[in-house]
Amino acid sequence: MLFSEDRLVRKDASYGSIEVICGSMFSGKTEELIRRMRRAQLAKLGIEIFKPALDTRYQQEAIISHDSNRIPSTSVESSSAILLLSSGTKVVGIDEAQFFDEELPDVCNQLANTGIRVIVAGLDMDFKGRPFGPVPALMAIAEHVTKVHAVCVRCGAPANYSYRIVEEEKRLLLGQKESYEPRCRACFYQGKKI
Ligand SMILES: Nc1ncnc2c1ncn2[C@@H]1O[C@H](COP(=O)(O)OP(=O)(O)O)[C@@H](O)[C@H]1O
Ligand SMILES: Cc1cn([C@H]2C[C@H](O)[C@@H](COP(=O)(O)O)O2)c(=O)[nH]c1=O
Ligand SMILES: [Zn+2]
Repeated sequence: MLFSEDRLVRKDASYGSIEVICGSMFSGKTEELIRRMRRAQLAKLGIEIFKPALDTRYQQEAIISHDSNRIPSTSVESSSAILLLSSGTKVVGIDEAQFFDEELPDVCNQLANTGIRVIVAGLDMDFKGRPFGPVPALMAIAEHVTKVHAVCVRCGAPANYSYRIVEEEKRLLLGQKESYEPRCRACFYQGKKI
């Protein structure tokens, strides 16, 4: 079921809210973020979208989905910059949240407490199936959490893991299909044993 903005009706407009879109790679996080941000634009609300500067996969000034869907964004070095750049904005979008520092939940709370709707997309687990960066903490403080699923490339079941298919142990490894496969639980853990 699609996330519906109808759930966002608020009694106190001086407070905003936090939404988290999480899941594995290829699960549609960026597309869902773009969809929600475009609807906010259509409603003529001021929007800003941020991503971490270290994500150099695509252009610095846009977030781009695996299907080449895109929307302009600003790259920032740290979560504190988001606070500085969000004044006068009604809806703030943040992509690749897993790469931000541990201050991101506090930054999102501060934005939401000044009336901003904050929509955050990111990986909930790394390639080892461990909680990733500030995303689990954001899920805890969010009003709405949407977990999206890719299709397991091995068996076609819903996939919630990002399986790394190249030999690299460090956590940060930017990449797409040449380095990762979305897999279901069974295919992820069977793959790990081989
Ligand atoms: N195995 C897969 N399962 C689901 N979507 C896939 C898969 N492989 C490629 N895709 C494509 O990826 C798109 C989602 O891309 P994107 O929103 O960038 O995902 P995410 O941000 O979660 O990595 C899908 O609409 C689909 O076209
Ligand atoms: C699992 C995992 C992923 N990454 C990197 C790989 C990609 O550059 C991004 C995820 O992008 P997407 O929009 O969700 O497809 O994260 C990583 O560095 N480490 C990992 O464990
Ligand atoms: Zn599978």
